[in-house]
Amino acid sequence: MEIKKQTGLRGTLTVPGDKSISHRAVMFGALAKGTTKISHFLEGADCLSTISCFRKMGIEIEHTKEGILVRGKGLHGLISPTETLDVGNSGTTTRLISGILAGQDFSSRLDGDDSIRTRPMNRIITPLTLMGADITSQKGNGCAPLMIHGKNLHAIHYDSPVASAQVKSCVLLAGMYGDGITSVTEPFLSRNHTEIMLNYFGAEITSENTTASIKPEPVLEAREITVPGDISSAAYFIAAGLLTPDSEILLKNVGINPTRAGILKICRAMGADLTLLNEKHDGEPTADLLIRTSSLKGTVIEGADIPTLIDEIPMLAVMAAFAEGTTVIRDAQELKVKESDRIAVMVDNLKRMGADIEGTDDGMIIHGGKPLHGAVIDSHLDHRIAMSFAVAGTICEGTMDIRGGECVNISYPDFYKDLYSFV
Ligand SMILES: O=C(O)C1=C[C@@H](OP(=O)(O)O)[C@@H](O)[C@H](O)C1
Ligand SMILES: C=C(OP(=O)(O)O)C(=O)O
Repeated sequence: MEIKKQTGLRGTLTVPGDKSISHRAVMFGALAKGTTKISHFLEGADCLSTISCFRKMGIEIEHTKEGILVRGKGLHGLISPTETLDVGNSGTTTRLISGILAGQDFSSRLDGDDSIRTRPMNRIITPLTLMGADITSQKGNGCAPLMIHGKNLHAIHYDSPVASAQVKSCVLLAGMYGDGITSVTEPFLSRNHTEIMLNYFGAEITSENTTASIKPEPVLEAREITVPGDISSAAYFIAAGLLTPDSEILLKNVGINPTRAGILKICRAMGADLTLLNEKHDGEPTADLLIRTSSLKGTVIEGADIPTLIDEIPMLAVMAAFAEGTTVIRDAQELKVKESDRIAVMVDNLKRMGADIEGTDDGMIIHGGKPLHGAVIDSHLDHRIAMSFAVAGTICEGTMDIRGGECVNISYPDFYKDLYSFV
């Protein structure tokens, strides 16, 4: 995929639906009674993996012009799959569905692509086993393929060592099949889409600081869901608008849930001209984002902010390379266990562009403002790496050649079309 420099980005864009929320809408819709309608669903490969898994467990899911219809069968309505559930490239599918499968009265096997087979699953195997689940990594390496034999589960309180919404959600979903109140405490608050949406479907979930608790055996009722625009996808256009001279971009209806919107805070700290318009605070909060060209300066990204922007760090690292001064990213060791090792891959690729960057154990140090040029970039088939360097390619001199650039289909199938949609 070859990317060339652009100037003067002007226009309006509606980014695709939020990936985290789209996954959850299908999963919870499948476990609810009645037909759930999901509009602005993300038709990316990861969310299609979630659909395919639930279809294999007897759930009818229909794509219509108005959105996705999920004909749910209730908490105990799934049927035993006759083949392996293919989770594709999706960590969210793997970890959330495992929580559901642990409490079923059937066995199932989960497997996915080469990347998913390297993602750590002990982080869910440990708490699920404490709940009485029978879940094993078939190769004994703590990764997929996973074999799950459904069991009666016990309620637990789990002190999670990582701030991970996938771990938290896995335990809360298993907790629906438990024998009492299940709760999870995490070191920092991670995205709370599961808590918000399960409550909307009728579950009783309470949240206090970094602890979320769920009552077992909720009766989930079908709902209508409009998925907000994905702030993780908006991130690429926020960066493009800020860094491309003479730009003004309006991004419509983007999710700004505070547990997800850390990029907005960091952009402001970097000196971004970014205005929120038309804010709505009903369920998942949304706003239109108005972005104008800005001169950016370095900042520090750390601590409780990290889970609120974890998937945006590749894009923020590129922004930091274009900004004046030094940016320090720390407490972000989770980047090493995403679709690629996002610390190593960002450092390698930014160096190829001429950036002054060093990797650390838990982040990166970037001395911005060096002249950057196009390069051959290895995406490692990681969608966030491909999109971050595509944006970099629209700003720097020379041609950017992104190897494996088609992997954007994981979370943003029309990404390149949208990137070239501004005149
Ligand atoms: O719950 C979710 O939908 C997600 C949680 C995050 O992962 P972790 O839970 O591993 O931090 C994030 O990186 C991922 O893209 C989606
Ligand atoms: C890490 C990501 O997704 P997942 O964990 O669902 O594969 C991501 O989309 O950046």
